[in-house]
Amino acid sequence: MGKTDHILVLNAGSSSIKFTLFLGDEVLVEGQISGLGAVPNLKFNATKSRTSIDRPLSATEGTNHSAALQALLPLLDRELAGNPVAAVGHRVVHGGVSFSEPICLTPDLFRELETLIPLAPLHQPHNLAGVKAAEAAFPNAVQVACFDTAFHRSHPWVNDTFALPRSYYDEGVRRYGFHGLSYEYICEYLKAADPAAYAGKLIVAHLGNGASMCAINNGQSIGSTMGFTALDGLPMGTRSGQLDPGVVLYLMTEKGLSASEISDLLYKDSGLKGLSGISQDMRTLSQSDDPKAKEAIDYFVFRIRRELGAMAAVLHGLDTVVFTGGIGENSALVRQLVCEDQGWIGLEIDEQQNASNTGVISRETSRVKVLVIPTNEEDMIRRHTAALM
Ligand SMILES: Nc1ncnc2c1ncn2[C@@H]1O[C@H](COP(=O)(O)OP(=O)(O)O)[C@@H](O)[C@H]1O
Ligand SMILES: CC(=O)OP(=O)(O)O
Ligand SMILES: [Mg+2]
Repeated sequence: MGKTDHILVLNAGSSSIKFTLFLGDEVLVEGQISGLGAVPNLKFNATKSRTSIDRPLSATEGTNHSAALQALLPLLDRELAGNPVAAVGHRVVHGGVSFSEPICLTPDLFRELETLIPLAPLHQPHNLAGVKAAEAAFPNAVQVACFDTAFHRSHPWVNDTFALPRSYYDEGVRRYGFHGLSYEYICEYLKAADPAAYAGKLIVAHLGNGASMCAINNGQSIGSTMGFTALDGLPMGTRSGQLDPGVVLYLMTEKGLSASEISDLLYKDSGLKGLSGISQDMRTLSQSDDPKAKEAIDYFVFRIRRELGAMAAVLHGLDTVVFTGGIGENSALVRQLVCEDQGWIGLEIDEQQNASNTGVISRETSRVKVLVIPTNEEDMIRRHTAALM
């Protein structure tokens, strides 16, 4: 893959599609379709043609992920100006037991990934719909799948298993962990910018609409808060996070909820949205005077602080903490609440630096360095895609 090849990257989430068109490693177009299922909107920025679009999608354009991609494709075509797309790199959230590295997709591999849809219902169907749409639009391009689970495949067995009879582990009921492309990007970034932090004991908090944390030792994932599915661990915009499995049994046997009702409850109506009854969006909650909004933020912060201590324990120490993702990068309030009174672990943040949302936010006297680093899953996908070509 050379500097004159175009690579399109698609990162389809539960309610969004982030996209970047690269020429080699140069960004030609970047943007996102957000609010799918609610108030769909398109942001599209092309560097060379200086096209900048920020508009709501019509009801038809925003019906679902495939329709939204159809609205995007003519805009991309215009920027391509007749040049072919050599490859399309996709974020595919679940790679299951089989996939620990990026792959060039074939019909057989695609079918294997379809079997994982029940394990990532908010993501996998949209990831795979993106592949289908890209195949139709760019039939000569190689389609590459990059997995959110891959970065964690080397984590130790004690973090890979549940305490269920062994046969379940053998058939793939394991703790996979997600947001791996984001964690990998942060590690690669630190390797170049701060080699000591890369080589040390690191906790990364990826706090977005989906949220997880990862304990990393010398660039290797040791443990993630997410497990078999992207429901586990921290509470999220609409997902419950860690839950006593007895609650699920109670919902089934005593409340008579069906599997799909429980799935909707845990994936779509819980987390910040369920606790606050107001919104899944951290911006809205931070600006609200409603005590329920404050309680939802308190619960989010409490769980992050709990995991921070647990991860420092399994790492046998802590050198660096990184905040990333939409909330991690932009919410000084959440970072402040997570980091206050953490002197016992050697972590002190600087309030002014924290308010700037960039770089080192710990005090000079802090033994643990705390950083805000914007993640870039799209660039990680581009690098994997280019390497495979
Ligand atoms: N300035 C901000 N202050 C607080 N939260 C923010 C800010 N900007 C974005 N966020 C939050 O980031 C979250 C979305 O993060 P993002 O990483 O883009 O999500 P996704 O998981 O969809 O990729 C939302 O909860 C949003 O409210
Ligand atoms: C895996 C996951 O939760 O992804 P996202 O944060 O994009 O929803
Ligand atoms: Mg995300």
